Amino acid sequence: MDTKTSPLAQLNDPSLLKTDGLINGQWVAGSSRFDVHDPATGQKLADVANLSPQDAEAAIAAANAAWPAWKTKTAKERSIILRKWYDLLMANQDDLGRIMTAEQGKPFPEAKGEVAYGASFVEWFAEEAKRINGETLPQFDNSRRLLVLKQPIGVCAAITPWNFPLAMITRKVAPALAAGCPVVIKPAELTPLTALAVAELAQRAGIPAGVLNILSADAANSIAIGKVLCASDVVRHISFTGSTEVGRILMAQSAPTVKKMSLELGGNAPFIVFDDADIDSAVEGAFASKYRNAGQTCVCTNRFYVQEGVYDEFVTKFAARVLTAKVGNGFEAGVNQGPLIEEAALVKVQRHVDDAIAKGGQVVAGGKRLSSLGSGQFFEPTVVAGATADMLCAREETFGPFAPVFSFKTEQEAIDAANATEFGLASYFYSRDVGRIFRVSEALEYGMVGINVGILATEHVPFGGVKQSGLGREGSHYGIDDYVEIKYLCLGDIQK
Ligand SMILES: NC(=O)C1=CN([C@@H]2O[C@H](COP(=O)(O)OP(=O)(O)OC[C@H]3O[C@@H](n4cnc5c(N)ncnc54)[C@H](OP(=O)(O)O)[C@@H]3O)[C@@H](O)[C@H]2O)C=CC1
Ligand SMILES: O=C(O)CCCC(=O)O
Repeated sequence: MDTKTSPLAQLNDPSLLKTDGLINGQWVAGSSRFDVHDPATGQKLADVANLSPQDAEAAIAAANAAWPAWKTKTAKERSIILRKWYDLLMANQDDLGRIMTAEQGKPFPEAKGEVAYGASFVEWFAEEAKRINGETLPQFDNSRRLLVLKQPIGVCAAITPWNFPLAMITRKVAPALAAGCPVVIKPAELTPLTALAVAELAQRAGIPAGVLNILSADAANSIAIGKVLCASDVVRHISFTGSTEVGRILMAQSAPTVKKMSLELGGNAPFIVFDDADIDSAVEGAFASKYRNAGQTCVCTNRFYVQEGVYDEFVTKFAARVLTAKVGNGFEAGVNQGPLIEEAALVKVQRHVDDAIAKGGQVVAGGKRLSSLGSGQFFEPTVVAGATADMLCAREETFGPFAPVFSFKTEQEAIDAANATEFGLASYFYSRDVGRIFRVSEALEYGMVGINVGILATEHVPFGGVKQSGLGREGSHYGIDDYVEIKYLCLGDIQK
């Protein structure tokens, strides 16, 4: 790291910059290292421990050894530790945000927002730890009593993506810890520094050695570590956020050990604007939903469907709104769109835009790479009108700042187009008609529906998808379900 120019030179607490993995409470340097870069400048930020499959075995063993003591703490004891972790995350919001912007690229205010969002899962599950209630059931014979216990599932693994380097960890790890499970985390190669700083704060909060382990690794070692986590009989649950393709691999690899899985995979979110919508509100919602994190969010809108009667008005107002966006280094004041995570992401966005243009789409904003901003991976916020179903963007997740706008005539046509995908994570629509609101909400084959809003996630709602967008729900009181096993007790002879 160049200590003069690196954004990480300005941390209030430089000891949060951890570059080794964490196994059994010890920082582990690994036998090789990999570099982490700033996507806004290309500058090297740090070299990080490239942990191996053998390290993964050690982390699993450490977690398993730490499990008995962790699960026998009272719920309140675990809750107090989690609450302390939450307080430390919030007390270090600036530094965590700075590390995140440096390695991930999202604007600094948005990064600090993610710190608060990520910390909110720790706060929420610190409370939920105390509400993992069992049940008594009516007996079928008066000499018996029937009970249901909820017990921690065991060692859990969390494999997390680069787009939310903090929140995707806490959304998985906090319910696991609350339920009494130890965890092994495998963060993304591109954003390990945020994850390691979060682990350092977990240590400071008093999470015992072995209860939270973190395996930083490059892409090749990540694949090898993934195989170890899936093959292990000790690991009883894997939670993954990332591409559908990798989700399928992890599921297949986990079949021999019949693991429980929580999968939060790709989306292809539709955003429908009906004739009766408040168009100004729809434009704001569309902007927030599409360009948050430069479009690199699984719940970001991928396809806009606008009814004929308001199509021209929506496109004109939306393009004007998009042209107000300021693109640049996330540390620069006023910037609301940072760089894309890597060159391959730019190539994918350009491929989708070029394909749309070749098939008759009209560019009304943006359309190309922003090379005026130096070596960073910046793409203009883009809107293309006249989108059609044969375009790549109709079926593939772009994961970037490109908004194709399709038109439709009838409500049924919009519903059919929205559902014509193997994905089913988030969907959005704008309407002021109460009957339509219920009809369309019920007809959309999605795990989440935003009505007259463009952003819908928070810690106490169930986040997750249907179809090939995944399994399970994260956050909310449902979010703990995957981390407990249900045990039925049938107690007889009670009359004796
Ligand atoms: N649902 C979502 O939120 C996300 C969706 N995506 C989608 O996926 C596309 C590709 O992004 P990408 O980052 O490559 O997503 P991946 O699904 O490849 O990566 C997500 C996580 O899984 C790890 N991983 C990758 N392959 C394996 C494997 N075989 N075994 C175990 N772990 C593995 C990655 O490690 P490493 O980083 O070290 O390779 C990372 O930690 C994006 O363009 C987007 O469309 C991406 C991120 C999040
Ligand atoms: O892209 C993702 O998988 C993270 C979801 C962000 C959110 O919780 O809104």
